Amino acid sequence: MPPAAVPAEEPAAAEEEEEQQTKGLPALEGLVVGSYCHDVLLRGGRVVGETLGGAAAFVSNVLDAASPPEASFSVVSKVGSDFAYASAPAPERHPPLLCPAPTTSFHARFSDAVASAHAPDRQLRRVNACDPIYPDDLPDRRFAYGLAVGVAGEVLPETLERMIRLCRAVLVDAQALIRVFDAEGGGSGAAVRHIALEGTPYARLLERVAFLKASSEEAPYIGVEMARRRCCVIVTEGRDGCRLYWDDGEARVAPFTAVQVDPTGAGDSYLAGFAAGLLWGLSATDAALIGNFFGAAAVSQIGVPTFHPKMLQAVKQILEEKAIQRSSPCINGTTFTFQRSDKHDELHAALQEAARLMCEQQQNDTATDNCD
Ligand SMILES: Nc1ncnc2c1ncn2[C@@H]1O[C@H](COP(=O)(O)OP(=O)(O)O)[C@@H](O)[C@H]1O
Ligand SMILES: O=P([O-])([O-])O[C@@H]1[C@@H](O)[C@H](O)[C@@H](O)[C@H](O)[C@@H]1O
Repeated sequence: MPPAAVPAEEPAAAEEEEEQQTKGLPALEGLVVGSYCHDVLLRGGRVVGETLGGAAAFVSNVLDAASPPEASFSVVSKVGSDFAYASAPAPERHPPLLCPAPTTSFHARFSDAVASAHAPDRQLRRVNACDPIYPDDLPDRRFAYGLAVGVAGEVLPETLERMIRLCRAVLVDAQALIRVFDAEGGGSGAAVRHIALEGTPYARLLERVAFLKASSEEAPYIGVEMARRRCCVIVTEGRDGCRLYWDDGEARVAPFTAVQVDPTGAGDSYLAGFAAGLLWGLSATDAALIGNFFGAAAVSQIGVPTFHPKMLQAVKQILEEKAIQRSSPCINGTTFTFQRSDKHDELHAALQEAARLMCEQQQNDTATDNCD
């Protein structure tokens, strides 16, 4: 009598969980959660621009432009019936949910003083706030990665918790977690203020987040030394590039030259470029170069930037050549490679050339416009 079939070794719970999580997982599908908004840019009390805004716009713009061909993503965003940019490329490709409340809107007042960590280059007021994004608003399926990128408090703690359950790796913009809005009289909207992350309901979720990005103005409110023990912390430093902090290491990543005309969306574009770098299989420190590149591109234009096809072609060619492997264990795995690779400097030099192309093209376009 043949020996009774010996049951296969029960995979350990963790391996089973791993197996479950990767079963049928779309190769590189992402989930972007955060709302589009209306931005009004003011300088010296005068309106100098009215544009589409919100991380959903800036993030989609970069992911659509720079992700590997096999990558895709869904956007969960909310607007009101007053939304004025439904036909803009990002909302057209990634339509928002329609709500009874008005579209979130911000007034950004720019100072001419040079920005610094504690004297930011703009003062923000939130004039309207659309509905929050609830856990049930999220698609009921699994994702390789998620970007929690609220700008007006719309990504609730319970929504972030559901993102963590749905996505293998979640990247968070600190502005989604630490902003509070002090409504004041006079109808000029609510001043945007920051509170310490530690005291918020988001703090307990940090150890299940892969990357937390904060600007140098936001960094004092997240407590880098505490946060880096729970996830990799990125601090963006405007024209000085960015720094990464993980449990036992840190790295400074050089910026790209840019002629700043509007800082709006730099952080959003940075985070999307960083995510795209991870999708291409780069280490976190190398992927931060892609973040710096698209952050620089964002400040070079007012509103959501358009990228010259030649520049994008150059960037994708660089990434094809330099990317280590597409099915990177990074974004699909549970561990990340943080250190810079031996190709880091070569990658920066190649991207700097593409950035020069972008600046040149911009100057040509400006000269042409001036001649029209
Ligand atoms: N003037 C600039 N020149 C070059 N790169 C810039 C400039 N401003 C921002 N960046 C890039 O964009 C990233 C995010 O910008 P930052 O201003 O730090 O974020 P936020 O918009 O969240 O305040 C920076 O890390 C940098 O790579
Ligand atoms: O500039 P940045 O920090 O990357 O992100 C910005 C938000 O801080 C701002 O509230 C919003 O109105 C802009 O459209 C943009 O999303």
